[in-house]
Amino acid sequence: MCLLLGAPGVGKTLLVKRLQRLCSRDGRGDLGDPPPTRPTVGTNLTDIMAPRKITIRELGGCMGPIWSSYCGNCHSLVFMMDASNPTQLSASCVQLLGLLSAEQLANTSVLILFNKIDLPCYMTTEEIQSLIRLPDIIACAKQNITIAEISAYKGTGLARVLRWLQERHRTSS
Ligand SMILES: Nc1nc2c(ncn2[C@@H]2O[C@H](COP(=O)(O)OP(=O)(O)OP(=O)(O)O)[C@@H](O)[C@H]2O)c(=O)[nH]1
Ligand SMILES: [Mg+2]
Repeated sequence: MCLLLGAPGVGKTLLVKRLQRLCSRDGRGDLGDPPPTRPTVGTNLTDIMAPRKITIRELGGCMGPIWSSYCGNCHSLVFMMDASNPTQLSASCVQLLGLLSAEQLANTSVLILFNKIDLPCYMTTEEIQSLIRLPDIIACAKQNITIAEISAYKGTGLARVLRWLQERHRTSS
């Protein structure tokens, strides 16, 4: 099980839909237009066949206060931030710190995604890293942390996300 978390509207549901599409097209054709999404109330469970089954559990951003009750039994954690929304970043950073210090997630591999890099006002990874002092966070964390910039909308970086998931879920779904 991969847990997918992030503030409301960062693009979690779109990412899952895009990964599903990426896995179902046999490496041919394009992703097509981005499908519509609605705010997730509660939790969304989606299986992607990559080709091994990987179950992704998205928790709606509005469920932030109770995310921790879903942290058990997950093999990997994908934490998304919206690189085009600087005002949301500090709150996201606090949430991330809470997750990294959760005992249940001590041995979980973590992928931090900066999404929406297709928008003209997006912040680069370097800018975000220095704003939230990510190198210090990574140095203090027990987890193995990977960072990537993506656009769930355009499809940029999604192949890398899929590879990360495949590597983490070689032996578990
Ligand atoms: N421009 C742009 N828009 C995006 C991107 N990813 C998601 N969006 C848009 O952002 C909005 C919110 O996306 P969702 O996937 O529903 O966000 P979410 O994180 O699942 O939100 P909650 O379920 O409320 O927590 C939608 O209008 C998406 O089309 C992206 O990479 N670029
Ligand atoms: Mg959602």
